[in-house]
Amino acid sequence: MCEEKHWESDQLRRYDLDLKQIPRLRYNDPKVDELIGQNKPVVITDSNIIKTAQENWTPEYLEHNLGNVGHNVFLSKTHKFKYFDRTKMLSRSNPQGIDFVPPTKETKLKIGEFMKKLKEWKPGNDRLYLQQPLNDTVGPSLVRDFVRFDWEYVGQKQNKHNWGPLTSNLLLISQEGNVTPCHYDEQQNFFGQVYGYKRCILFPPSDFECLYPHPVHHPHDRQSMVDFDCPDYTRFPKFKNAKGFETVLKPGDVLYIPIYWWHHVESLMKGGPTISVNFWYKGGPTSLEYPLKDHQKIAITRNVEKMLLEVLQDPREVGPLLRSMVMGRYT
Ligand SMILES: CCC[C@@H](CC(=O)O)C(=O)C(=O)O
Ligand SMILES: [Zn+2]
Repeated sequence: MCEEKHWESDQLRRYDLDLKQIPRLRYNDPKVDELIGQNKPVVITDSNIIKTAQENWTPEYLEHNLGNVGHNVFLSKTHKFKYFDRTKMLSRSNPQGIDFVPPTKETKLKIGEFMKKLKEWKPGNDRLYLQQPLNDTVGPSLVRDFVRFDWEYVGQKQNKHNWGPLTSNLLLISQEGNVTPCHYDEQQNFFGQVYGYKRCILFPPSDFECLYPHPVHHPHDRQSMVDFDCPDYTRFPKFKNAKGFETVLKPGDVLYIPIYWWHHVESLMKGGPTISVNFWYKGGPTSLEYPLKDHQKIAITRNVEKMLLEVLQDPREVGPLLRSMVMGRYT
């Protein structure tokens, strides 16, 4: 049956990308396991995974039940919240890290202050994005809702597909229109949409050459260098070959974001605040079976970059050495 739509296409940002749809399957469809087993994305619908959150977690409910402590809030002058690794800013062996200008600031706000700033926001103000691991700082009602997630279902998937342990559940409260730019994580992810609508654009690990990740030692390690709002096709000519998939998540949907898959996530414009909760799992033990999977090759390239930086010390020597190794010999 066709599902009623609660959003319009003018609420999505426009990119120069041709995107296919990520399949949406009911939680008990055997094809869900087929896709997870192939490390492919799938939207799991009509499950109880985050049902208690979907039923209760409105901005007002969170304001009254999130606990009276400061939560991690990112501030940005633009709609983009590009993640950076602080530890890679300081190392002396990383000149790129020293003159790096962080695109966002991090602060602690109580939920009441956060919601007040959201309500009073005007163009020109910093945008806000609350990103807080769910832990004992949250109030008892949230804990009750959390323990009533369908842990049996997610545990069954974790075991069946040999994922590692659950490392964290991140609570995400985003201002409308915010974007988490394209990046990959080294963890399996069940991304639960609790309130409001989020558009997710995903690319397979094999699109590595089209998405130009920053060097591993750069603070923006794992993040794409391409600005989707204004792609530089001179520096990043292969971006036009990226083959992406997209979906707009509605409350209750859970998107499986496979480990090493690129993802760009945006809260719909003019859609009000959005609430999500993710489940990050360590990747499972990787046996090197041939042919190697694409994400295993990415892991290998990361190790090569780390090893070269380790021995060369100066990151400016890594590129020239790799070039001299490859040009005219492997090209
Ligand atoms: C900090 C995590 C942000 C999230 C994307 C989003 O909801 O904006 C994501 O990238 C992930 O769950 O992996
Ligand atoms: Zn991510």
